[in-house]
Amino acid sequence: MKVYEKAPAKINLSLDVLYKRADGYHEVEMVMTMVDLADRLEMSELPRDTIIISSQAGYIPLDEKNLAFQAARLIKDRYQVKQGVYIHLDKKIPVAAGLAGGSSDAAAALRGLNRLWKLNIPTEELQRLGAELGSDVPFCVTGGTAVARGRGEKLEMIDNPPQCWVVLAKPPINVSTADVYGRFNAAKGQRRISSKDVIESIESQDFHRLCSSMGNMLEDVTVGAYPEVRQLKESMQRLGADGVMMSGSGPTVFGLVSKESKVARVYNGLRGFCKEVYVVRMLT
Ligand SMILES: C[C@@](CO)(OP(=O)(O)O)[C@H](O)COP(=O)(O)OP(=O)(O)OC[C@H]1O[C@@H](n2ccc(N)nc2=O)[C@H](O)[C@@H]1O
Ligand SMILES: Nc1ncnc2c1ncn2[C@@H]1O[C@H](COP(=O)(O)OP(=O)(O)O)[C@@H](O)[C@H]1O
Repeated sequence: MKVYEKAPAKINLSLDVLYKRADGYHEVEMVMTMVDLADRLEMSELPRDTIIISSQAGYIPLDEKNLAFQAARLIKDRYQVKQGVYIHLDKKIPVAAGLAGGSSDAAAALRGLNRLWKLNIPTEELQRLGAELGSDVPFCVTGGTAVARGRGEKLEMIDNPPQCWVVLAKPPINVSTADVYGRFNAAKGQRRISSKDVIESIESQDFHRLCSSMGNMLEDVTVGAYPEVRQLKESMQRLGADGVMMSGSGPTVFGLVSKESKVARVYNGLRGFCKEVYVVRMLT
């Protein structure tokens, strides 16, 4: 038997870092949603007690460092599953980009293996398992739009944002999330981000208020280390995107655009100097 799952990318519409906790993680408040750029997972039963990962992408680990492998091992251990699984990852989401590609693959593996092995694990339990794999995995289990608190695992589902185009541009650098949080200095008194404004703008489906209230406290850290992220932001703004921000720890920059007529201009303008540009929709 085989099962298939889609693993969409996420973007952060707000990312407020409140403080560094005693366990080394940062307490956050962020609004997250999914876009229709997705990896695809094909999971097939293996009679042997083994986990095999393959992918067309040459640049991700295929061993126990792969988050889909870790998801399979966790579920096998916790539910004493003796069968094995072969997971093929068709990667479309750029890696180490701030788009949660690995986390979404792990979440898709949890959902898919729950079906493949007929385990009937409730969604909340899949999310608890996901939290053992990474802070963004619980959100990726359900997707939708959510306010994430704690280190990212405490989720409150909210309405989807007003529909619009999303232009994603990833500069050719890889950013480590641990490194960005490590450089973040909560005491430095950065501009505070109001997730409340973002949440209210979504509740009232006010696209322009959403664009003006977005903010990401990790942006200054990544921009400080990689000036090309600022250049990309400025270019997107100049080309007419309505709201522009870095996603997560970066380096991907996204622009929200309400009018179809403007999307081509933003896309073509960016393609002149940035190889990885995608035009997607928010998942509703
Ligand atoms: C910044 C965000 C925003 O959505 O996304 P990405 O840029 O990774 O996509 C997340 O907070 C990333 O979540 P995730 O990528 O799952 O992080 P994890 O694997 O749990 O943690 C990687 C490292 O980041 C740091 N970390 C992560 C989350 C958090 N709330 N505080 C932290 O300090 C820790 O040093 C941890 O060792
Ligand atoms: N299935 C996977 N897809 C992508 N990256 C993975 C995967 N499993 C493990 N990784 C590793 O996780 C790290 C973060 O990747 P990713 O989740 O794409 O980034 P981000 O957390 O910035 O959104 C990378 O260094 C990559 O090698």
